[in-house]
Amino acid sequence: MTELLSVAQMRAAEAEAMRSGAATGLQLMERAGRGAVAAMLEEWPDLVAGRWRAVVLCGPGNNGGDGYVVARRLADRGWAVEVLALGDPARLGGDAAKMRALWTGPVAGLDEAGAGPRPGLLVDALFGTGLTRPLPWEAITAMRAVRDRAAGQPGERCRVLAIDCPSGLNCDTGRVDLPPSGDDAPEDAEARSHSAIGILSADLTVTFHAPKRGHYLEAGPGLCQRLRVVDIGLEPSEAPSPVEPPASGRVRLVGARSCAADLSGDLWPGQLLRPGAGDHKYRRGHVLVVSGGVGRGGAARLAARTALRIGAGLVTIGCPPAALQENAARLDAVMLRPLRDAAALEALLSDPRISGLVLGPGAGVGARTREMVGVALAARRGTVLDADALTSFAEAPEELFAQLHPGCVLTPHDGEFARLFPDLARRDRQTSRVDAALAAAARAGAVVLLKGVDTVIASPEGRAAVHVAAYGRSAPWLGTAGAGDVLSGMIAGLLAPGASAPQVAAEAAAWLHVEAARRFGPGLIAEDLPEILPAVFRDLGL
Ligand SMILES: NC(=O)C1=CN([C@@H]2O[C@H](COP(=O)(O)OP(=O)(O)OC[C@H]3O[C@@H](n4cnc5c(N)ncnc54)[C@H](OP(=O)(O)O)[C@@H]3O)[C@@H](O)[C@H]2O)[C@@H](O)CC1
Ligand SMILES: [K+]
Repeated sequence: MTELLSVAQMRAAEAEAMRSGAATGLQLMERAGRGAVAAMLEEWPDLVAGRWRAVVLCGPGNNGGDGYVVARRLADRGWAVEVLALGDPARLGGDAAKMRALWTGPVAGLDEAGAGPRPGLLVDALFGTGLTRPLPWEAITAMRAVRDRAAGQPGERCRVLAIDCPSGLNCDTGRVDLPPSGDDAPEDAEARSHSAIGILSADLTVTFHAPKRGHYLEAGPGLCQRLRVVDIGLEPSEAPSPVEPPASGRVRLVGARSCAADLSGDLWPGQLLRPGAGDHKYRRGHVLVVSGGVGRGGAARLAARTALRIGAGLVTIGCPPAALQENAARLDAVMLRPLRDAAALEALLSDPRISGLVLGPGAGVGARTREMVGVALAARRGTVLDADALTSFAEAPEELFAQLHPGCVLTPHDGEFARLFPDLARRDRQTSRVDAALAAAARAGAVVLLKGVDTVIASPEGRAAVHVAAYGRSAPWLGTAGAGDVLSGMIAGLLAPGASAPQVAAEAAAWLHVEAARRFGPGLIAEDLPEILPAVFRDLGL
């Protein structure tokens, strides 16, 4: 399974290689530049033959050093290469200065970026993992000027290769730190950001050793577009297990295909889903979904049907007596029980076979939901709290936190997260979604699944995983009413048999949710998600 490194972890891996004598910094830089060219040519085989023109923009640090290697390697292939440097290249230090010295062609300033014929390739080697301040506006202006050389000309547009990351991307957070203004910047901040992101986006990003968190979080996937990882001979870290929660301080990328090698054919998340020989319905868990009142039962029905589809042995909806008739008309395999109030829930939970709970979808915001949540948490079953079960505690989140236990999973979207953790939602420039979710999980004492295109799953013990619906796994049609209710049902259905840690159940659910949406495709509505699960399971070889 893939690990997402922080910038500090990457630096430590590099430092260790140099300390142990495995490689010098110069060797690593040469491998990085050579690897970037090789990956680029693999990506665009039409560039292998012929003499193309490249513009290489080199920055003031080691990312610029990689750029000088790329320039030399392309020139060695017979390409026409223009190198433009940000700042005075004579002030480069260390390995970057040595690579600059090995580049025998001219080096111009960024202000010349607009002059010259249309290039086939723009190489962005301005800033990599070391950018700690806002990107200088002249970097954006230069990128635009090179792109504009192709404007109005026939033929293919200029392709953009980003070295390590598109310049400006914070490799820990996935956000872009833009300069406040610039001579030719749009006045309006949003327009400025939109226009800058468009200019900075790459067609291909080549990073080294391992992907970084920022490649997968927030604006990262949109900026990188396609991501390739090149081996530069650093010691690989031990692959995290896909079925155990990841180790503290390490962030794993949730993905089924990447587990194939780890499990000799027994694909994750298949092994969480396959019933054992001789299993009966009670061994596969009993999920209770607490429903809202009359006319508000759809969300609970979606969660319930999904819990059943994903493998829970039994599923019951508990609803206010007035809503029994409407629910009865819509349910078959899902059972139905009246649930007038918190006392009735307490009575129902005296059945120890109820092993999984979902509260929140369509529940309504207020005291009744708060009381129900209190009773549910006191029963200490695998519990998923979503939507109204979270918002009901917006005024006093600490009341909720005091009752949570390690068997719980909270599934907020960004808005719900901000209601429960307002301070953590206001992130400073160095704090990522992963950091925020980890801090929230530690405070809550429960697993937090922070929903988004970049979903983060974090546990109170400091374990984190990221699932990203991008890079060939995008599922834009998942943004549809009821999709979140389905996710709650998935987690509860996976938790109910009691065999999976809440963190692992949440990770598997995040993956299956997107997989189901992708299997169905455009036109998806929430009802389709549980119905397509059998096809997803067949694809997993179950
Ligand atoms: N780690 C590894 O294993 C390997 C790393 N490799 C490569 O090294 C890259 C990391 O290199 P890096 O650390 O030198 O940082 P980088 O991204 O070039 O930028 C920092 C420079 O920019 C400057 N600067 C910052 N902000 C600025 C601003 N607003 N305006 C102007 N200047 C600004 C900053 O100056 P300072 O803050 O020190 O004053 C510093 O000089 C990495 O992404 C990869 O490509 C590979 O060679 C292979 C192995
Ligand atoms: K770059």
